[in-house]
Amino acid sequence: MVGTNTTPVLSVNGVTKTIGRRNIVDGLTFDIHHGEIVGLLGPNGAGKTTTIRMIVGLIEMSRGDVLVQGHSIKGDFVKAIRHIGGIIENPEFYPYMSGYDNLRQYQRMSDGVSITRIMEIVKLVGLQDAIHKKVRAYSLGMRQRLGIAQALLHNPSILILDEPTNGLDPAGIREMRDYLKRIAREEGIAILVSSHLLSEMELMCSRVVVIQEGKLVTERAIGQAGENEELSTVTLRVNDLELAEQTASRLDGLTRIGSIPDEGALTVRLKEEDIPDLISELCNARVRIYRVEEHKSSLEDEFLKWTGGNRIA
Ligand SMILES: Nc1ncnc2c1ncn2[C@@H]1O[C@H](COP(=O)(O)OP(=O)(O)OP(=O)(O)O)[C@@H](O)[C@H]1O
Repeated sequence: MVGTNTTPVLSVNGVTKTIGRRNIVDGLTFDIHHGEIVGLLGPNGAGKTTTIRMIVGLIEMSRGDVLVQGHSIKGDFVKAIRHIGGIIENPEFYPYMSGYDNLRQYQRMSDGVSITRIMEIVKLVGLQDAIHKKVRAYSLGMRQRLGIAQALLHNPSILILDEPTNGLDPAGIREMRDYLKRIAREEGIAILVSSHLLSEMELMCSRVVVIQEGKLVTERAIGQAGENEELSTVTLRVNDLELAEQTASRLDGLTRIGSIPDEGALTVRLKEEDIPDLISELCNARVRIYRVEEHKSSLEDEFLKWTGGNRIA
């Protein structure tokens, strides 16, 4: 039986950035929960970096708000930012110092981080063998992982990374993916990661939020291979789309992919065994269902459809 949703770690509520007369980011709304890896996916120029910079308070939003563990980034910045670990631009390190000394240097600036915690994180990002080497001898992938270690030092609830695999070779990309999954699993923290590569997001994320021209195009679960196979994509044709959306949004384990108001169509993704629950909840809410269709198209096909044929990767 499907349950109710838990409180999100991050809530992006109607976030908008207007520059000149253009909305670079336009009313963006989505939530992220504990332990989830969520991809912010979109073609170049879609507004990913601008969105992330607003989430971490680097630039002001024109409208909307971001809540981190319930604290507003606008109204209560200090409390909100404490829960975020982020790498937005390339992390800067002292190249002539070891990775360990760089982390110690950073640790002195943040309260309450123990040496044990440093070593725990170093292990988590797989740098235990290189941590006493000078950073100038690190590969780009190792530097990125040192950046992630630094971002994790103050025990954040969410890690936010802007295109963390940029510039990495395929082996580095794979390593980064494995470490991020491990961090989400072992630390139980949420991760928001931006990318323009659908193929990469499919392998790393449990859910993707797709944006184009600053707007949310679709939000959907993709899951890891095994899990993905168990999920069904279903379109329901209903008489009252708003009521159907509200009812569906109360169900856990279900992702709304999109709606077409003119056709009264709501597309969701959920486990096959939960489809009867969804239908009975809709009936209880007095939504009339005309048709239930299952989709057989590939993820790539669906993205192309939702982004109007604009290829993401
Ligand atoms: N300060 C600014 N002034 C004017 N336009 C801007 C500014 N910052 C961003 N933009 C424009 O806003 C749009 C979104 O930019 P953004 O960098 O957020 O996109 P992105 O999805 O991160 O793209 P990429 O993957 O190429 O980095 C782009 O068209 C960009 O040119």
